[in-house]
Amino acid sequence: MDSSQLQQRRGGLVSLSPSQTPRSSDKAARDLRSGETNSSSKQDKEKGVNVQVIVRCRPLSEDELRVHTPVVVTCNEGKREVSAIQNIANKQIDRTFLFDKVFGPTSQQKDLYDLAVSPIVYEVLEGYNCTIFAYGQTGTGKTYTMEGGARKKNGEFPSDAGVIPRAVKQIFDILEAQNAEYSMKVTFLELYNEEITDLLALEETSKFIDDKSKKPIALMEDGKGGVF
Ligand SMILES: Nc1ncnc2c1ncn2[C@@H]1O[C@H](COP(=O)(O)OP(=O)(O)OP(=O)(O)O)[C@@H](O)[C@H]1O
Repeated sequence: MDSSQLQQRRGGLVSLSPSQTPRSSDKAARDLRSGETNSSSKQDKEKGVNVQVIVRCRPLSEDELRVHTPVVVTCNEGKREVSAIQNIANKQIDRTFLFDKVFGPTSQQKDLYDLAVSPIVYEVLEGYNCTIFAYGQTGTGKTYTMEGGARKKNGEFPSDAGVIPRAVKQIFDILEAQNAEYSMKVTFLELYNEEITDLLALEETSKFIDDKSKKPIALMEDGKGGVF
């Protein structure tokens, strides 16, 4: 398969804390699915767009429980809906948002991975280009979802390992099972304040404690305005 045959497939994870209300400034923004049932996604399909938006809502933390933080977001995983309660001028307004998949506060790392990420990793191994990224307000669970809560203990894979270690494991497991000859290239970049830094650059590893010593990588623009 040559590169012109490769399709771009992308996925995005939105993290929500249960006390945070998703914003919808207009009616169109309320249906955020790329499923077949809405007309805008039909148009997207015709245009070859293939983006899934998945929401994960984290449970309240112990601190939030202690101070009785009100829960204003509820998830309906079966219907793939997130409902938000907003109080505007003493009026309670409930809004429901539709997504490709919804993972509620009791969802486990493995469930999210198996249902939302594993199929995409299979597509990568079939030659597709895929991207998974998490976005959301600070403290909503992006790091927990992507990296996970614990390191590998006694060689065992921790149950709260996130998307990244699980994806790496899945890729190696499949390649090993196929006895395939393969090479893997990994980059780990930090984009912060419009500066991009190679976090795996060998000469910098001993100096990570001091942010100022990190060497930024040059950002280039190609003839078509693409950044690389
Ligand atoms: N699904 C979850 N189950 C249990 N705890 C969670 C879950 N998601 C997040 N947490 C906990 O909530 C806290 C905040 O999560 P996290 O650090 O992942 O947020 P973040 O979105 O990466 O924040 P920031 O943008 O500030 O880096 C952490 O203590 C994390 O362990």
